[in-house]
Amino acid sequence: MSLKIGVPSKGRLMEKTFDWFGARGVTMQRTGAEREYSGAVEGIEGVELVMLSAGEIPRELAAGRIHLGVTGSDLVRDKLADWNKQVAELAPLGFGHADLILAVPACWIDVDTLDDLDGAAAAFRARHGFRLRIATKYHRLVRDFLTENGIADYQLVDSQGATEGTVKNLTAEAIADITSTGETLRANHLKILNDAVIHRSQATLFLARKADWGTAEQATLAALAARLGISAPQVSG
Ligand SMILES: Nc1ncnc2c1ncn2[C@@H]1O[C@H](COP(=O)(O)OP(=O)(O)OP(=O)(O)O)[C@@H](O)[C@H]1O
Ligand SMILES: O=P(O)(O)OC[C@H]1O[C@H](OP(=O)(O)OP(=O)(O)O)[C@H](O)[C@@H]1O
Repeated sequence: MSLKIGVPSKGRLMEKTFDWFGARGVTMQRTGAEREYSGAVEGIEGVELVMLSAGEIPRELAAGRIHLGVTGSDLVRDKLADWNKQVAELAPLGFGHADLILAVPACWIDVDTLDDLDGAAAAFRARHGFRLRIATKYHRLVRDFLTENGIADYQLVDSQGATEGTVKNLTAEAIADITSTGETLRANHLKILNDAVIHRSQATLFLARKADWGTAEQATLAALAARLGISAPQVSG
């Protein structure tokens, strides 16, 4: 049996993941035809590469179908209930940085904080007869954050992409999405609330607690962790 490691199958996260491991003597590369999602690992015995969408890696870890996985810390927290019971964070990788934030129209000059949003949400409901809509794909993280901050007068509307456009399109009043340069927010006339950074995300190496950790996989994990210069938690078969 080999230790399966899931990595993003395309884009910046894939390239930077390959670079991160390569710099530590573990060479990852895509194999096969240009569009074929298969890969190989060299430099360490017993490791199998599984190319996956970054968004699917949390679920594959939770199901134990892969032993290790690289994906954004935001995706693990959002997609898995009690994420730290299902996976362990082995190492932040120092790339793929993005902040999950709450933003409102820049023209809402009296709304700069969560407290302001709470007031605006109550006023909005009184005026319109329905709750202020926040568009996001990060349902669990946003709901938990708003609950922790005592904000209840809102509804989440699902947006799987182009979330900043929902305000202009009149399908939401506010948004919760990731930002890195801030350009998409500025271009869509939105501003971040001062105290509403919900999560600072980066690409992270995770371990699946419930994967099949036989003697061989445990030995491979120890060798890999030593090569990567990280400490691995005790796992049991
Ligand atoms: N500027 C950015 N835009 C989008 N994602 C970013 C950005 N910076 C970092 N990330 C991170 O990249 C991850 C998302 O990667 P990606 O878009 O490949 O995921 P995916 O859900 O698998 O995509 P797709 O649905 O297109 O296959 C998240 O963890 C996110 O925080
Ligand atoms: O702060 P910025 O540098 O402008 O980046 C943030 C944008 O990038 C992501 O979108 P992506 O391009 O992945 O498309 P999406 O809308 O389909 O998620 C994210 O959802 C924001 O819209």
